[in-house]
Amino acid sequence: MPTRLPPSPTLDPVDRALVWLRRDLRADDHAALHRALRQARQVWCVFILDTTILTGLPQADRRVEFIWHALHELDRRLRALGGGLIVRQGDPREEIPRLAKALHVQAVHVARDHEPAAIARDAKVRGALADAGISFLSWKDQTIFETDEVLTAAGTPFSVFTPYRNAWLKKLAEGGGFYLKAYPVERHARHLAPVPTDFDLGIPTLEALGFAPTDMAARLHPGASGGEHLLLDFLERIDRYDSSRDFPAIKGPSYLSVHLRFGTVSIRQLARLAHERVTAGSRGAEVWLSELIWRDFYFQILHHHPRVVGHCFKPEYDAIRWEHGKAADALFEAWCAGQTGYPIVDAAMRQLAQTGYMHNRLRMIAASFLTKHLGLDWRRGEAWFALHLNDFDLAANNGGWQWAASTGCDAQPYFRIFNPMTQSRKFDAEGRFIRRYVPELAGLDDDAIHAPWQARPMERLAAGVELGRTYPQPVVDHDEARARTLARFEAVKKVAARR
Ligand SMILES: Cc1cc2nc3c(=O)[nH]c(=O)nc-3n(C[C@H](O)[C@H](O)[C@H](O)COP(=O)(O)OP(=O)(O)OC[C@H]3O[C@@H](n4cnc5c(N)ncnc54)[C@H](O)[C@@H]3O)c2cc1C
Repeated sequence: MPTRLPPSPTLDPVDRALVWLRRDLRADDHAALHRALRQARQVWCVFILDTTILTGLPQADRRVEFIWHALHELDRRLRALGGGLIVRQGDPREEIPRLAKALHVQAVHVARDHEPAAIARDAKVRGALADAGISFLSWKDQTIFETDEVLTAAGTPFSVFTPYRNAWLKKLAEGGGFYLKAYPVERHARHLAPVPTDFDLGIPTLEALGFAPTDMAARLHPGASGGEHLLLDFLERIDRYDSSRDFPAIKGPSYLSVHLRFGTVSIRQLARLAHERVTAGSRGAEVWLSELIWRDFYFQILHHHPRVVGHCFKPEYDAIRWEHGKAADALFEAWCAGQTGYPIVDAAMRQLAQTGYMHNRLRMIAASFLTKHLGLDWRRGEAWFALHLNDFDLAANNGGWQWAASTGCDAQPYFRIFNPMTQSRKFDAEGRFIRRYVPELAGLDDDAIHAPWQARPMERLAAGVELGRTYPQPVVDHDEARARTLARFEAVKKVAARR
Protein backbone atom coordinates (compact mmCIF):
# COMPACT_ATOMS: atom_id res chain seq x y z
CA MET A 1 0.00 0.00 0.00
CA PRO A 2 1.45 3.39 -0.91
CA THR A 3 2.55 5.46 2.06
CA ARG A 4 0.95 8.84 2.44
CA LEU A 5 3.05 11.76 1.29
CA PRO A 6 3.93 14.44 3.80
CA PRO A 7 1.60 17.42 3.41
CA SER A 8 3.12 20.52 1.87
CA PRO A 9 3.68 22.92 4.73
CA THR A 10 1.55 26.03 4.73
CA LEU A 11 3.33 28.94 6.31
CA ASP A 12 1.73 32.00 7.81
CA PRO A 13 2.43 34.81 5.36
CA VAL A 14 4.92 37.38 6.59
CA ASP A 15 6.09 40.69 5.27
CA ARG A 16 9.87 40.11 5.38
CA ALA A 17 12.11 37.06 5.43
CA LEU A 18 15.79 36.31 5.26
CA VAL A 19 17.38 33.28 3.59
CA TRP A 20 20.68 32.29 5.17
CA LEU A 21 22.66 30.36 2.57
CA ARG A 22 25.30 27.86 3.65
CA ARG A 23 25.82 24.68 1.61
CA ASP A 24 23.27 25.70 -1.01
CA LEU A 25 25.05 28.27 -3.16
CA ARG A 26 22.70 28.38 -6.11
CA ALA A 27 19.70 30.44 -7.14
CA ASP A 28 17.57 27.70 -8.62
CA ASP A 29 15.77 24.56 -7.37
CA HIS A 30 16.35 25.81 -3.87
CA ALA A 31 14.07 24.57 -1.09
CA ALA A 32 14.70 27.34 1.45
CA LEU A 33 14.64 30.21 -1.02
CA HIS A 34 11.50 28.83 -2.69
CA ARG A 35 9.70 28.57 0.66
CA ALA A 36 10.78 32.05 1.73
CA LEU A 37 9.67 33.59 -1.57
CA ARG A 38 6.27 31.97 -1.22
CA GLN A 39 5.90 33.07 2.38
CA ALA A 40 7.13 36.66 2.38
CA ARG A 41 6.53 39.82 0.44
CA GLN A 42 10.20 40.79 0.63
CA VAL A 43 13.08 38.33 0.82
CA TRP A 44 16.77 38.96 1.33
CA CYS A 45 19.62 36.47 1.03
CA VAL A 46 22.74 36.40 3.17
CA PHE A 47 25.94 34.40 3.34
CA ILE A 48 28.17 34.61 6.41
CA LEU A 49 31.88 34.10 5.94
CA ASP A 50 32.08 32.14 9.17
CA THR A 51 35.22 33.17 11.00
CA THR A 52 34.89 30.25 13.44
CA ILE A 53 35.51 27.95 10.45
CA LEU A 54 37.83 30.12 8.36
CA THR A 55 40.38 30.73 11.11
CA GLY A 56 41.15 26.99 11.35
CA LEU A 57 41.96 26.61 7.63
CA PRO A 58 45.32 26.76 5.84
CA GLN A 59 46.13 30.11 4.24
CA ALA A 60 45.81 28.66 0.75
CA ASP A 61 42.60 26.62 0.59
CA ARG A 62 40.94 25.74 -2.70
CA ARG A 63 37.58 25.36 -1.00
CA VAL A 64 37.56 28.93 0.30
CA GLU A 65 38.35 30.12 -3.19
CA PHE A 66 35.62 27.90 -4.63
CA ILE A 67 33.11 29.43 -2.21
CA TRP A 68 34.38 32.92 -2.95
CA HIS A 69 33.81 32.50 -6.70
CA ALA A 70 30.45 30.81 -6.08
CA LEU A 71 29.34 33.82 -3.99
CA HIS A 72 30.20 36.24 -6.78
CA GLU A 73 28.23 34.21 -9.28
CA LEU A 74 25.31 33.77 -6.92
CA ASP A 75 25.23 37.50 -6.24
CA ARG A 76 25.13 38.17 -9.99
CA ARG A 77 22.32 35.66 -10.51
CA LEU A 78 20.28 37.02 -7.61
CA ARG A 79 20.74 40.60 -8.82
CA ALA A 80 19.56 39.56 -12.28
CA LEU A 81 16.40 38.30 -10.56
CA GLY A 82 15.92 41.56 -8.68
CA GLY A 83 17.67 40.67 -5.39
CA GLY A 84 21.31 40.26 -4.45
CA LEU A 85 23.50 38.69 -1.81
CA ILE A 86 24.35 40.29 1.50
CA VAL A 87 27.76 39.04 2.62
CA ARG A 88 28.95 39.35 6.21
CA GLN A 89 32.06 38.13 7.96
CA GLY A 90 31.91 36.91 11.56
CA ASP A 91 30.28 34.37 13.83
CA PRO A 92 26.84 33.48 12.42
CA ARG A 93 25.47 33.02 15.93
CA GLU A 94 25.82 36.78 16.30
CA GLU A 95 25.62 37.95 12.70
CA ILE A 96 22.33 36.27 11.74
CA PRO A 97 20.26 37.55 14.68
CA ARG A 98 21.82 41.00 14.26
CA LEU A 99 21.01 41.14 10.56
CA ALA A 100 17.54 39.67 11.00
CA LYS A 101 16.73 42.39 13.50
CA ALA A 102 18.26 45.14 11.38
CA LEU A 103 16.17 44.06 8.37
CA HIS A 104 13.08 43.64 10.58
CA VAL A 105 12.37 40.17 9.19
CA GLN A 106 9.82 37.84 10.77
CA ALA A 107 11.41 34.61 9.54
CA VAL A 108 14.83 33.18 8.70
CA HIS A 109 14.89 30.23 6.29
CA VAL A 110 17.78 27.78 5.92
CA ALA A 111 18.56 24.49 4.22
CA ARG A 112 19.12 21.90 6.94
CA ASP A 113 22.72 21.00 7.73
CA HIS A 114 23.25 17.63 9.39
CA GLU A 115 26.76 17.96 10.80
CA PRO A 116 26.88 18.03 14.61
CA ALA A 117 28.70 21.38 14.77
CA ALA A 118 26.16 22.92 12.38
CA ILE A 119 23.26 21.53 14.41
CA ALA A 120 24.69 23.11 17.57
CA ARG A 121 25.25 26.43 15.76
CA ASP A 122 21.73 26.44 14.34
CA ALA A 123 20.25 25.70 17.77
CA LYS A 124 21.96 28.83 19.11
CA VAL A 125 20.76 30.95 16.19
CA ARG A 126 17.24 29.58 16.54
CA GLY A 127 17.26 30.50 20.25
CA ALA A 128 18.55 34.02 19.67
CA LEU A 129 15.97 34.59 16.93
CA ALA A 130 13.18 33.22 19.10
CA ASP A 131 14.13 35.74 21.79
CA ALA A 132 13.53 38.44 19.20
CA GLY A 133 10.23 36.88 18.07
CA ILE A 134 11.66 35.76 14.72
CA SER A 135 11.00 32.23 13.49
CA PHE A 136 13.76 29.94 12.21
CA LEU A 137 12.59 27.57 9.49
CA SER A 138 14.81 24.79 8.18
CA TRP A 139 14.16 22.75 5.05
CA LYS A 140 15.48 19.55 3.53
CA ASP A 141 17.68 20.46 0.61
CA GLN A 142 20.94 18.48 0.78
CA THR A 143 19.53 15.00 0.33
CA ILE A 144 16.58 13.25 -1.26
CA PHE A 145 15.70 11.52 2.03
CA GLU A 146 17.03 12.58 5.39
CA THR A 147 17.01 11.75 9.10
CA ASP A 148 14.35 9.06 9.62
CA GLU A 149 12.48 9.31 6.34
CA VAL A 150 13.76 5.87 5.30
CA LEU A 151 13.52 3.31 8.10
CA THR A 152 13.27 -0.48 8.33
CA ALA A 153 9.84 -2.13 8.63
CA ALA A 154 10.50 -2.20 12.40
CA GLY A 155 10.99 1.56 12.39
CA THR A 156 14.71 1.44 13.10
CA PRO A 157 17.51 3.03 11.10
CA PHE A 158 19.25 0.98 8.44
CA SER A 159 22.90 0.14 8.90
CA VAL A 160 23.28 -2.01 5.78
CA PHE A 161 23.29 -0.29 2.43
CA THR A 162 21.46 -2.69 0.08
CA PRO A 163 18.18 -2.89 2.06
CA TYR A 164 18.46 0.87 2.63
CA ARG A 165 18.75 1.42 -1.12
CA ASN A 166 15.76 -0.84 -1.78
CA ALA A 167 13.65 1.02 0.77
CA TRP A 168 14.90 4.35 -0.62
CA LEU A 169 13.88 3.38 -4.17
CA LYS A 170 10.52 2.11 -2.95
CA LYS A 171 9.79 5.37 -1.16
CA LEU A 172 10.83 7.32 -4.23
CA ALA A 173 8.49 5.28 -6.43
CA GLU A 174 5.62 5.74 -3.97
CA GLY A 175 6.17 9.48 -4.13
CA GLY A 176 5.47 9.41 -7.87
CA GLY A 177 7.97 12.18 -8.63
CA PHE A 178 7.20 14.21 -5.50
CA TYR A 179 10.64 13.83 -3.92
CA LEU A 180 12.56 14.83 -7.05
CA LYS A 181 10.45 17.90 -7.76
CA ALA A 182 12.38 21.12 -8.23
CA TYR A 183 11.76 24.10 -5.97
CA PRO A 184 11.60 26.91 -8.52
CA VAL A 185 12.90 30.35 -7.71
CA GLU A 186 12.50 32.44 -10.84
CA ARG A 187 8.71 32.02 -10.85
CA HIS A 188 8.50 33.73 -7.44
CA ALA A 189 11.44 36.10 -7.88
CA ARG A 190 9.25 39.23 -7.70
CA HIS A 191 9.54 38.85 -3.93
CA LEU A 192 13.32 39.12 -3.97
CA ALA A 193 14.22 42.45 -2.43
CA PRO A 194 17.24 44.42 -3.62
CA VAL A 195 20.10 44.67 -1.12
CA PRO A 196 19.61 47.93 0.83
CA THR A 197 22.49 50.34 0.22
CA ASP A 198 23.62 50.27 3.87
CA PHE A 199 23.98 46.49 3.67
CA ASP A 200 25.58 46.36 0.24
CA LEU A 201 29.20 46.08 1.29
CA GLY A 202 30.29 43.69 -1.49
CA ILE A 203 32.30 40.51 -1.05
CA PRO A 204 35.67 40.91 0.69
CA THR A 205 38.69 39.97 -1.39
CA LEU A 206 40.42 36.70 -0.61
CA GLU A 207 43.38 38.70 0.70
CA ALA A 208 41.11 40.68 3.02
CA LEU A 209 39.85 37.36 4.34
CA GLY A 210 43.44 36.32 5.06
CA PHE A 211 43.70 33.80 2.22
CA ALA A 212 46.19 33.46 -0.60
CA PRO A 213 45.08 32.51 -4.12
CA THR A 214 45.44 28.85 -5.11
CA ASP A 215 45.39 26.99 -8.42
CA MET A 216 41.68 26.21 -7.88
CA ALA A 217 40.35 28.24 -10.81
CA ALA A 218 42.77 26.51 -13.19
CA ARG A 219 41.43 23.11 -12.11
CA LEU A 220 37.79 23.65 -11.27
CA HIS A 221 34.98 25.64 -12.78
CA PRO A 222 33.34 26.91 -9.60
CA GLY A 223 29.83 28.13 -8.97
CA ALA A 224 26.52 26.90 -10.33
CA SER A 225 27.75 27.43 -13.90
CA GLY A 226 30.59 25.00 -13.14
CA GLY A 227 28.11 22.46 -11.82
CA GLU A 228 25.92 22.85 -14.93
CA HIS A 229 28.94 22.46 -17.19
CA LEU A 230 30.12 19.24 -15.48
CA LEU A 231 26.62 17.83 -15.45
CA LEU A 232 26.16 18.35 -19.20
CA ASP A 233 29.51 16.71 -19.80
CA PHE A 234 28.66 13.76 -17.56
CA LEU A 235 25.23 13.19 -19.11
CA GLU A 236 27.06 12.28 -22.32
CA ARG A 237 28.87 9.53 -20.39
CA ILE A 238 26.38 8.43 -17.76
CA ASP A 239 25.33 5.29 -19.63
CA ARG A 240 28.93 4.03 -19.50
CA TYR A 241 29.45 4.91 -15.81
CA ASP A 242 29.12 1.31 -14.61
CA SER A 243 32.02 0.15 -16.78
CA SER A 244 34.25 3.22 -16.59
CA ARG A 245 33.95 4.48 -13.03
CA ASP A 246 36.70 2.33 -11.52
CA PHE A 247 39.60 3.36 -13.74
CA PRO A 248 41.32 6.49 -12.50
CA ALA A 249 43.16 7.17 -15.77
CA ILE A 250 39.92 7.68 -17.69
CA LYS A 251 37.08 10.16 -17.40
CA GLY A 252 34.52 7.85 -15.80
CA PRO A 253 32.89 9.56 -12.80
CA SER A 254 31.02 12.85 -12.79
CA TYR A 255 33.44 14.95 -10.66
CA LEU A 256 30.33 16.65 -9.26
CA SER A 257 31.15 15.97 -5.60
CA VAL A 258 32.52 19.44 -4.88
CA HIS A 259 29.34 20.95 -6.35
CA LEU A 260 27.19 18.68 -4.21
CA ARG A 261 29.26 19.72 -1.22
CA PHE A 262 28.59 23.42 -1.70
CA GLY A 263 25.16 23.09 -3.25
CA THR A 264 26.18 24.60 -6.57
CA VAL A 265 24.16 21.79 -8.06
CA SER A 266 20.83 20.44 -6.83
CA ILE A 267 20.73 16.83 -5.62
CA ARG A 268 17.11 16.64 -6.81
CA GLN A 269 18.11 17.62 -10.33
CA LEU A 270 20.88 14.97 -10.38
CA ALA A 271 18.69 12.22 -8.98
CA ARG A 272 15.86 13.17 -11.35
CA LEU A 273 18.08 13.02 -14.43
CA ALA A 274 19.64 9.73 -13.28
CA HIS A 275 16.22 8.27 -12.54
CA GLU A 276 14.93 9.20 -15.98
CA ARG A 277 17.89 7.38 -17.56
CA VAL A 278 17.31 4.37 -15.30
CA THR A 279 13.70 4.24 -16.47
CA ALA A 280 15.01 4.26 -20.04
CA GLY A 281 17.09 1.19 -19.19
CA SER A 282 20.53 2.68 -18.51
CA ARG A 283 22.69 0.43 -16.34
CA GLY A 284 25.26 3.23 -15.97
CA ALA A 285 22.62 5.58 -14.58
CA GLU A 286 21.39 2.87 -12.20
CA VAL A 287 24.86 2.46 -10.71
CA TRP A 288 25.34 6.22 -10.49
CA LEU A 289 21.98 6.68 -8.77
CA SER A 290 23.18 4.09 -6.25
CA GLU A 291 26.18 6.31 -5.51
CA LEU A 292 23.84 9.21 -4.81
CA ILE A 293 21.95 6.87 -2.48
CA TRP A 294 25.23 6.03 -0.67
CA ARG A 295 25.48 9.74 -0.02
CA ASP A 296 22.02 9.82 1.62
CA PHE A 297 22.89 6.61 3.46
CA TYR A 298 25.93 8.14 5.16
CA PHE A 299 23.98 11.29 6.02
CA GLN A 300 21.40 9.20 7.85
CA ILE A 301 24.14 7.19 9.58
CA LEU A 302 25.61 10.45 10.89
CA HIS A 303 22.17 11.58 11.99
CA HIS A 304 21.34 8.38 13.87
CA HIS A 305 24.86 7.66 15.13
CA PRO A 306 26.65 10.96 15.71
CA ARG A 307 29.19 9.02 17.77
CA VAL A 308 30.84 7.93 14.48
CA VAL A 309 32.56 11.29 14.63
CA GLY A 310 35.64 10.22 16.54
CA HIS A 311 34.47 6.67 17.30
CA CYS A 312 34.12 3.40 15.44
CA PHE A 313 30.59 2.58 14.29
CA LYS A 314 31.22 -0.89 15.72
CA PRO A 315 32.08 -0.03 19.33
CA GLU A 316 34.25 -3.13 19.91
CA TYR A 317 36.73 -1.76 17.38
CA ASP A 318 37.37 1.27 19.55
CA ALA A 319 39.71 -1.09 21.42
CA ILE A 320 41.97 -1.65 18.38
CA ARG A 321 45.58 -0.84 19.14
CA TRP A 322 46.75 1.15 16.15
CA GLU A 323 50.46 1.78 15.64
CA HIS A 324 51.79 4.89 17.30
CA GLY A 325 55.11 6.52 18.12
CA LYS A 326 57.93 7.82 15.95
CA ALA A 327 57.97 4.95 13.44
CA ALA A 328 54.20 5.27 12.97
CA ASP A 329 54.56 9.04 12.50
CA ALA A 330 57.21 8.48 9.83
CA LEU A 331 54.90 6.06 8.01
CA PHE A 332 52.07 8.58 8.18
CA GLU A 333 54.31 11.27 6.71
CA ALA A 334 55.36 8.95 3.88
CA TRP A 335 51.69 8.23 3.13
CA CYS A 336 50.74 11.93 3.16
CA ALA A 337 53.65 12.81 0.87
CA GLY A 338 52.99 10.01 -1.62
CA GLN A 339 56.32 8.36 -0.77
CA THR A 340 55.32 4.89 0.43
CA GLY A 341 57.06 3.00 -2.38
CA TYR A 342 53.69 1.61 -3.53
CA PRO A 343 53.11 3.44 -6.84
CA ILE A 344 49.30 3.32 -6.92
CA VAL A 345 49.07 4.62 -3.35
CA ASP A 346 51.63 7.33 -4.04
CA ALA A 347 49.90 8.38 -7.26
CA ALA A 348 46.61 8.66 -5.33
CA MET A 349 48.09 10.74 -2.54
CA ARG A 350 49.84 13.03 -5.01
CA GLN A 351 46.61 13.48 -6.96
CA LEU A 352 45.00 14.64 -3.73
CA ALA A 353 47.80 17.08 -2.92
CA GLN A 354 48.04 18.47 -6.44
CA THR A 355 44.34 18.75 -7.27
CA GLY A 356 42.22 18.40 -4.12
CA TYR A 357 40.42 15.44 -5.73
CA MET A 358 41.00 11.72 -5.46
CA HIS A 359 39.24 9.11 -7.55
CA ASN A 360 36.88 6.88 -5.54
CA ARG A 361 38.77 3.65 -6.29
CA LEU A 362 41.95 5.33 -5.11
CA ARG A 363 40.29 6.64 -1.93
CA MET A 364 39.49 3.04 -1.10
CA ILE A 365 43.02 1.86 -1.90
CA ALA A 366 44.75 4.72 -0.04
CA ALA A 367 42.50 4.37 3.01
CA SER A 368 42.91 0.61 3.10
CA PHE A 369 46.67 1.01 2.83
CA LEU A 370 46.85 3.47 5.72
CA THR A 371 44.81 1.33 8.05
CA LYS A 372 45.68 -2.20 6.97
CA HIS A 373 49.23 -1.90 5.64
CA LEU A 374 50.58 0.84 7.87
CA GLY A 375 48.36 -0.11 10.84
CA LEU A 376 47.50 3.54 11.45
CA ASP A 377 44.32 4.84 13.02
CA TRP A 378 41.68 5.66 10.38
CA ARG A 379 41.05 8.96 12.16
CA ARG A 380 44.50 10.20 11.07
CA GLY A 381 43.67 9.54 7.43
CA GLU A 382 40.17 10.92 7.81
CA ALA A 383 41.60 14.19 9.13
CA TRP A 384 44.14 14.40 6.29
CA PHE A 385 41.40 13.93 3.70
CA ALA A 386 39.23 16.48 5.53
CA LEU A 387 41.97 19.04 5.16
CA HIS A 388 42.75 18.36 1.50
CA LEU A 389 39.63 17.16 -0.29
CA ASN A 390 37.75 19.86 -2.20
CA ASP A 391 34.62 17.78 -1.70
CA PHE A 392 35.24 17.06 1.99
CA ASP A 393 31.99 16.09 3.58
CA LEU A 394 31.92 14.81 7.15
CA ALA A 395 29.29 12.09 6.57
CA ALA A 396 30.77 10.65 3.34
CA ASN A 397 34.38 10.95 4.49
CA ASN A 398 33.73 9.30 7.82
CA GLY A 399 31.65 6.61 6.11
CA GLY A 400 34.34 5.97 3.51
CA TRP A 401 37.12 5.76 6.08
CA GLN A 402 35.23 3.48 8.42
CA TRP A 403 34.26 1.31 5.44
CA ALA A 404 37.90 0.92 4.41
CA ALA A 405 39.09 0.39 7.99
CA SER A 406 36.36 -2.25 8.55
CA THR A 407 35.19 -0.37 11.65
CA GLY A 408 32.07 1.06 10.02
CA CYS A 409 28.54 0.05 9.18
CA ASP A 410 28.30 -2.30 6.23
CA ALA A 411 32.08 -2.07 5.96
CA GLN A 412 34.22 -4.57 4.16
CA PRO A 413 35.22 -7.38 6.55
CA TYR A 414 38.52 -6.87 8.38
CA PHE A 415 40.15 -9.88 6.70
CA ARG A 416 39.51 -8.40 3.26
CA ILE A 417 42.75 -6.56 2.73
CA PHE A 418 43.27 -4.86 -0.61
CA ASN A 419 46.47 -5.97 -2.28
CA PRO A 420 47.74 -2.68 -3.74
CA MET A 421 49.61 -4.41 -6.58
CA THR A 422 46.54 -6.40 -7.63
CA GLN A 423 44.36 -3.29 -7.43
CA SER A 424 46.92 -1.38 -9.45
CA ARG A 425 47.18 -4.03 -12.18
CA LYS A 426 43.41 -4.32 -12.37
CA PHE A 427 42.41 -0.67 -12.36
CA ASP A 428 45.44 1.02 -13.92
CA ALA A 429 46.67 -1.86 -16.07
CA GLU A 430 48.91 0.22 -18.33
CA GLY A 431 50.13 2.41 -15.48
CA ARG A 432 48.77 5.53 -17.18
CA PHE A 433 47.55 7.07 -13.94
CA ILE A 434 50.74 6.17 -12.11
CA ARG A 435 52.87 7.73 -14.86
CA ARG A 436 50.87 10.96 -14.57
CA TYR A 437 51.50 11.40 -10.86
CA VAL A 438 54.70 9.43 -10.26
CA PRO A 439 56.69 10.49 -13.32
CA GLU A 440 59.95 9.17 -11.87
CA LEU A 441 58.62 5.67 -12.66
CA ALA A 442 57.43 6.49 -16.19
CA GLY A 443 60.26 4.56 -17.85
CA LEU A 444 59.27 1.22 -16.30
CA ASP A 445 57.18 -1.14 -18.41
CA ASP A 446 53.46 -1.73 -17.83
CA ASP A 447 54.11 -4.62 -15.46
CA ALA A 448 57.06 -3.36 -13.42
CA ILE A 449 55.45 0.02 -12.79
CA HIS A 450 53.02 -1.55 -10.27
CA ALA A 451 55.82 -2.97 -8.06
CA PRO A 452 59.19 -1.46 -8.99
CA TRP A 453 61.03 -3.44 -6.28
CA GLN A 454 60.08 -6.66 -8.09
CA ALA A 455 61.61 -5.49 -11.39
CA ARG A 456 65.03 -6.77 -12.44
CA PRO A 457 67.85 -4.38 -11.46
CA MET A 458 68.81 -3.96 -15.15
CA GLU A 459 65.27 -3.00 -15.96
CA ARG A 460 65.22 -0.38 -13.20
CA LEU A 461 68.58 0.94 -14.30
CA ALA A 462 67.36 1.32 -17.90
CA ALA A 463 64.29 3.20 -16.62
CA GLY A 464 66.41 5.52 -14.45
CA VAL A 465 64.84 4.18 -11.27
CA GLU A 466 67.08 3.76 -8.25
CA LEU A 467 65.16 2.53 -5.23
CA GLY A 468 65.91 4.54 -2.13
CA ARG A 469 67.21 7.42 -4.26
CA THR A 470 64.84 8.32 -7.12
CA TYR A 471 61.86 6.47 -5.62
CA PRO A 472 61.37 4.92 -2.15
CA GLN A 473 61.71 1.27 -1.25
CA PRO A 474 58.30 -0.04 -0.09
CA VAL A 475 57.80 1.20 3.49
CA VAL A 476 56.20 -2.11 4.52
CA ASP A 477 56.11 -5.65 3.17
CA HIS A 478 52.63 -6.60 1.94
CA ASP A 479 52.51 -10.10 3.48
CA GLU A 480 53.90 -9.00 6.84
CA ALA A 481 51.51 -6.06 6.98
CA ARG A 482 48.59 -8.32 6.18
CA ALA A 483 49.50 -10.72 8.98
CA ARG A 484 49.86 -7.85 11.48
CA THR A 485 46.43 -6.49 10.55
CA LEU A 486 44.73 -9.85 10.94
CA ALA A 487 46.34 -10.21 14.39
CA ARG A 488 45.32 -6.65 15.35
CA PHE A 489 41.65 -7.26 14.56
CA GLU A 490 41.57 -10.82 15.90
CA ALA A 491 42.90 -9.66 19.30
CA VAL A 492 39.94 -7.31 19.61
CA LYS A 493 37.47 -9.89 18.39
CA LYS A 494 38.71 -12.40 21.01
CA VAL A 495 38.22 -9.88 23.82
CA ALA A 496 34.73 -9.03 22.52
CA ALA A 497 33.83 -12.75 22.32
CA ARG A 498 34.89 -13.32 25.98
CA ARG A 499 32.52 -10.59 27.22
C1 LIG B 1 38.05 6.97 2.29
C2 LIG B 1 36.97 7.69 1.52
C3 LIG B 1 36.73 9.04 1.78
C4 LIG B 1 35.72 9.72 1.08
N1 LIG B 1 35.48 11.04 1.36
C5 LIG B 1 34.49 11.70 0.72
C6 LIG B 1 34.21 13.06 1.03
O1 LIG B 1 34.80 13.68 1.92
N2 LIG B 1 33.23 13.69 0.30
C7 LIG B 1 32.51 13.04 -0.68
O2 LIG B 1 31.65 13.65 -1.31
N3 LIG B 1 32.74 11.75 -0.95
C8 LIG B 1 33.71 11.05 -0.30
N4 LIG B 1 33.95 9.75 -0.61
C9 LIG B 1 33.06 9.07 -1.58
C10 LIG B 1 33.54 9.10 -3.05
O3 LIG B 1 34.87 8.70 -3.15
C11 LIG B 1 33.40 10.47 -3.68
O4 LIG B 1 32.10 10.97 -3.47
C12 LIG B 1 33.64 10.45 -5.18
O5 LIG B 1 34.92 9.94 -5.46
C13 LIG B 1 33.51 11.85 -5.75
O6 LIG B 1 33.78 11.86 -7.10
P1 LIG B 1 32.62 12.06 -8.18
O7 LIG B 1 31.80 13.25 -7.85
O8 LIG B 1 33.27 12.02 -9.51
O9 LIG B 1 31.75 10.76 -7.92
P2 LIG B 1 30.70 9.97 -8.82
O10 LIG B 1 31.26 8.60 -8.99
O11 LIG B 1 30.31 10.70 -10.04
O12 LIG B 1 29.46 9.82 -7.82
C14 LIG B 1 28.42 10.79 -7.80
C15 LIG B 1 28.21 11.32 -6.41
O13 LIG B 1 27.76 10.29 -5.57
C16 LIG B 1 28.23 10.51 -4.24
N5 LIG B 1 29.05 9.38 -3.85
C17 LIG B 1 29.75 8.56 -4.66
N6 LIG B 1 30.33 7.58 -3.93
C18 LIG B 1 29.99 7.80 -2.65
C19 LIG B 1 30.29 7.14 -1.43
N7 LIG B 1 31.02 6.04 -1.39
N8 LIG B 1 29.80 7.66 -0.30
C20 LIG B 1 29.03 8.76 -0.31
N9 LIG B 1 28.73 9.42 -1.44
C21 LIG B 1 29.19 8.95 -2.59
C22 LIG B 1 29.08 11.77 -4.28
O14 LIG B 1 28.29 12.85 -3.87
C23 LIG B 1 29.46 11.87 -5.76
O15 LIG B 1 29.72 13.19 -6.17
C24 LIG B 1 34.95 9.04 0.09
C25 LIG B 1 35.22 7.68 -0.16
C26 LIG B 1 36.21 7.02 0.55
C27 LIG B 1 36.47 5.57 0.25
